[in-house]
Amino acid sequence: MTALTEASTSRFARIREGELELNIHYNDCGQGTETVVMLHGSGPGASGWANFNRNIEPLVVAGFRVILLDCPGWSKSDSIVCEGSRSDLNARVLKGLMDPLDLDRVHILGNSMGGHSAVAFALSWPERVGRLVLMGGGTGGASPFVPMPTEGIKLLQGLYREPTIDNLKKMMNVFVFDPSDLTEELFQARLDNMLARRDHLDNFVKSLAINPKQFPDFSPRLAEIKAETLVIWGRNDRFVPMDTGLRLVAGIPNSELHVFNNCGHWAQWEHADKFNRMVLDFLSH
Ligand SMILES: O=C(O)CCC(=O)/C=C/C=C(\O)C(=O)O
Repeated sequence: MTALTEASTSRFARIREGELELNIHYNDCGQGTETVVMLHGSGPGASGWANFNRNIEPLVVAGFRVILLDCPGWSKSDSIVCEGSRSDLNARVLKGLMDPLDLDRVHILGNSMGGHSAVAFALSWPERVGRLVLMGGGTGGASPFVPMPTEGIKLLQGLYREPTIDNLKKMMNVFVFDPSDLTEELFQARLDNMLARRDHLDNFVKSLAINPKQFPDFSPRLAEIKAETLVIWGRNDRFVPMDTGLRLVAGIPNSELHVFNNCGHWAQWEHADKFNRMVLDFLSH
């Protein structure tokens, strides 16, 4: 297999969905009759490649096509002020990408905001979903146990307002259970991503001012989801609390939950090997 790099897999598409028209960046990796779309989280400087670089190759080697969609407002995709549900906006963009790529049905793996967006997609276009993997996300809404906004979300919003290296390090140290694996190279790459698109940072702050609840609570509609769903959470998640995972399995009829101990909001990164094996097993059975 030729090495997968961000540059060699980088693509753009013009998305048209109703009145929505956007230039969207994605990475297209591998070939296969089944496709897994990976949707990243909402932190400043996030992208499909930044969130999932430890998870692409095992799926490609197993014969899946993997598409990393950069949501509007992140990375090389167009910027946007989102006044309504960002989960539904991202879902519409995914639908808008699937049509020109001739993808009838995809599995969706979503991290945090990406999980919220995967659920929004499954509610709007159920016939176009294979299986769902929801990690550290799937629905907004209040936690009965943890004060909200959580510590992590407060740091994330602070970083959007003041994008400094100190604020970035404070946020990233809370992403993971064990920050000793976070390198200066990783901080610098994330800082570069963030500062390359100040329009994204400004638009996120404007969106929050217009609508502080960017991710609606889908709890009352979860029973509509027929797709088989694997929910994965870190017990030590300080961004989206673990009880959200319990709400998801309580609501989605055909679902199961795996909780990693000693794991923060980035299970796909902190426990990459086991995470990859679980996802492959779930998508292949
Ligand atoms: O506010 C929410 O419910 C979602 C928060 C979210 O998406 C945070 C994600 C952070 C990352 O995974 C990232 O930026 O890499």
